[in-house]
Amino acid sequence: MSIEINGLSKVFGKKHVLQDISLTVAPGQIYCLLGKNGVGKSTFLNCILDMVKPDSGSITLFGKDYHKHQLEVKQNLGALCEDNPLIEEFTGVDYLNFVAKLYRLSPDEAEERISSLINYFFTDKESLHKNVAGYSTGMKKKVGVAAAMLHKPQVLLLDEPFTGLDPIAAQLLVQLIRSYRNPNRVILISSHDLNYVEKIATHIGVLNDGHLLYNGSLQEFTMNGEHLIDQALFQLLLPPQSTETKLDWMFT
Ligand SMILES: Nc1ncnc2c1ncn2[C@@H]1O[C@H](COP(=O)(O)OP(=O)(O)OP(=O)(O)O)[C@@H](O)[C@H]1O
Repeated sequence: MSIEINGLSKVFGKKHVLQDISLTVAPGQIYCLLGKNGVGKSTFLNCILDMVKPDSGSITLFGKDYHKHQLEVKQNLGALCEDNPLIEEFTGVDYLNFVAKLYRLSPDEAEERISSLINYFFTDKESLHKNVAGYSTGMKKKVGVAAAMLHKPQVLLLDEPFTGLDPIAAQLLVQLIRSYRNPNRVILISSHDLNYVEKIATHIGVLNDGHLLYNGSLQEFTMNGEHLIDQALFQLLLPPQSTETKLDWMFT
C-alpha cells in the first residue's frame, strides 16, 4: 500500500528541481514534506498525481506501476492540489456530488458522506448552495479537502491544506487527518504550517536543492522533542549569514 518513488528527476528550463529522488512512504504514515518556497514540493506531488511528467524515475502506488495501471491507481487516490481547481459555476454541494459520481459512489453513500462532511467542516452551510466562484479562499480550500476525501482513498495527497483556513477550520482538519490515518492508508502532505505539521506528522521530508535533505521520523527530526520543529528546520536550512542582512535603513 505504500508510495514508492525511485530516481525521480524533473528539470524546468535550466533548473534541476528534483534530482534523482527516491522515497518510500509506508502505510500508516503521515509524511509531511517541508522546504523553502520554490524548492519543488508541489512539483514532487504533481509528479505523483500525473500532472507533471517527470524526466526520469518511477512511481509505484499500492505495488502497481502508476502509468501501467492508471485507472485503478487513480480510483484510490485523493488529492488537493496547490491551485485547488474547482468548477466555479457549480455550487459547493453540486461540486461534491459531481466528484462523488466520478468515483461511482451510490446516491445514498454520496448524500450521507457529503452531509456529514458539511456538518463537520462548514460553519457557513448556506454558502454551499451558492456558486463556488463567490467563495472565500478558505471556503474553497474546505471544498477541495472534502472532495479529496469523499471516496475514502487509500492514498491521500494534500498540497498546502492549511493555507487560508481559519484556526478553527485548521484544527478540525488536523483532527480529520489524524483520524483518517490507519494502517492501510498513506498520507502525504506538503505544508509550511509547522504548527499544524507538528500535530499530524509521523514522518518528515525536507526538500532542498533538488534533494531530500532529511527523510525520517518526526521524533528523530525534533530529537525526541528536544527541538521545536521550526528550530530543527531552521538549523537544517538557514545559513548563519542570512540573519545578518543589512536592513538598518528600515528601522530608523
Ligand atoms: N510548469 C512549470 N514551468 C516552469 N517552471 C516551473 C513549473 N512549475 C514549477 N516550476 C518551477 O519549479 C520550481 C519548484 O516549484 P514548486 O511550485 O514545485 O515549489 P514549491 O516548493 O511547491 O514552492 P512553494 O512552497 O512556494 O509553493 C520553481 O522554481 C518553479 O518556478
